[in-house]
Amino acid sequence: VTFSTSVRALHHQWMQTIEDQLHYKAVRPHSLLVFINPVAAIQQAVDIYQFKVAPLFKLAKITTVVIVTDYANHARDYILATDFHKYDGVVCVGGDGMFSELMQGVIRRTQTKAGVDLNNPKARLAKCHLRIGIIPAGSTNSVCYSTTGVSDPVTSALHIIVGDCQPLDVCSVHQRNTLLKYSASLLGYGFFGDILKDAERARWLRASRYDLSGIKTFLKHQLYEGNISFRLATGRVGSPRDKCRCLTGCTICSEIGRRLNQNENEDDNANWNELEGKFLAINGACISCCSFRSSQGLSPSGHLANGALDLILVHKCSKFNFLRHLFRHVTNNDQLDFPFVEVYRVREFKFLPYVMSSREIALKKQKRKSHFRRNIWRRNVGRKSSSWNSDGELIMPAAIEVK
Ligand SMILES: Nc1ncnc2c1ncn2[C@@H]1O[C@H](COP(=O)(O)OP(=O)(O)OP(=O)(O)O)[C@@H](O)[C@H]1O
Repeated sequence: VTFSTSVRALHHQWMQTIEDQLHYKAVRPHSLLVFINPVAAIQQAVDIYQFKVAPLFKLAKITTVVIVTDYANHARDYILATDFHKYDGVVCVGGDGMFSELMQGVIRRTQTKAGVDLNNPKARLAKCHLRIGIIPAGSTNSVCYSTTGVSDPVTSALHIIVGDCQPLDVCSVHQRNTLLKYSASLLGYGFFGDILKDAERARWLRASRYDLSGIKTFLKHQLYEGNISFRLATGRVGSPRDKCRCLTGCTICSEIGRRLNQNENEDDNANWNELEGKFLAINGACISCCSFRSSQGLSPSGHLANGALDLILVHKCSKFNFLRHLFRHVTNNDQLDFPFVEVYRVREFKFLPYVMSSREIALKKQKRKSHFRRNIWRRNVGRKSSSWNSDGELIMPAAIEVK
């Protein structure tokens, strides 16, 4: 909405009213550290910030320190090394990859300060108080779309200015006892992992690289074998088959937030479920993961902050059926309503691919003493593995633990 008037006094009155309202917003930021990714999407992030966002921050009297990144992980390293006393928050101007970079920095910094062992998958993480604002300027902007409902720099700037706050679920991805990444939106193995791997080789194609790689990956119709085990989220976390969409103020997320604040966690003793099979895709969605490509997202009823992840397993099926499943992501039909698609709302999951690297095969050969290990080794030989797509970044190890 744009207000306009030729009456000077009225203009002044509006400005005064807006300034007064902002003044009374106790939690609104006054000082921000802004990171701009100059290579995001079609390399317009600097212009988007300069022409659409900076004038609004100036009007709202927010002081900013702006850093245009020089290399990947520049922002993460900066956050890890900076004193944040003078900032009320950090802002990323870029896409999901850039948001993920800032998030890695903020979470790692908070845990290190709190003395939490990052590499321990069982460690309870300390709550992050530093806020991250997103100005969408990337190719997909799924986190921004899922949280604000649009991908619009001005809308996001206004949310930041008035101090809006939306908690977000994040999962930690470990391999054995090593932290690989934190993920806030999509963790995709198989189809989405392969698309990203292929698209990274053709970054020069900008946003259309995903379409081209999507078609190539679809035509390959590659199946991946493995074993997946997961612990279901119980309690009032909703179901992945609900027909509602989570928005700011969602009652389920508010209730879960209250319980987590009081350290009430009902699921610590829930049983593990296990299944194995041939999968076209294994997707973990922390949020709905919607974007301009798919307004429903991967998991339409996925919550923003219910402490759970929707695990979507796409089993072996014909190319035609897989196409039907994919096509429904861009329509309003239910893409989860197929016999070859299973979906669970989980607290954590583990994946073991039935394939091994040459180093692992050599190690297993040495250790091949028990009957169990011998069987696993036999099954693994010659099988292919994919990579994980974690918020648009590749994770190479296929065997992971997600919490
Ligand atoms: N100066 C830089 N040079 C090269 N890479 C950078 C630079 N700054 C940040 N990056 C990296 O670029 C990657 C992609 O950035 P970003 O997510 O902003 O854009 P995108 O990939 O076009 O959008 P999306 O992730 O929404 O599809 C991020 O992983 C980030 O770490």
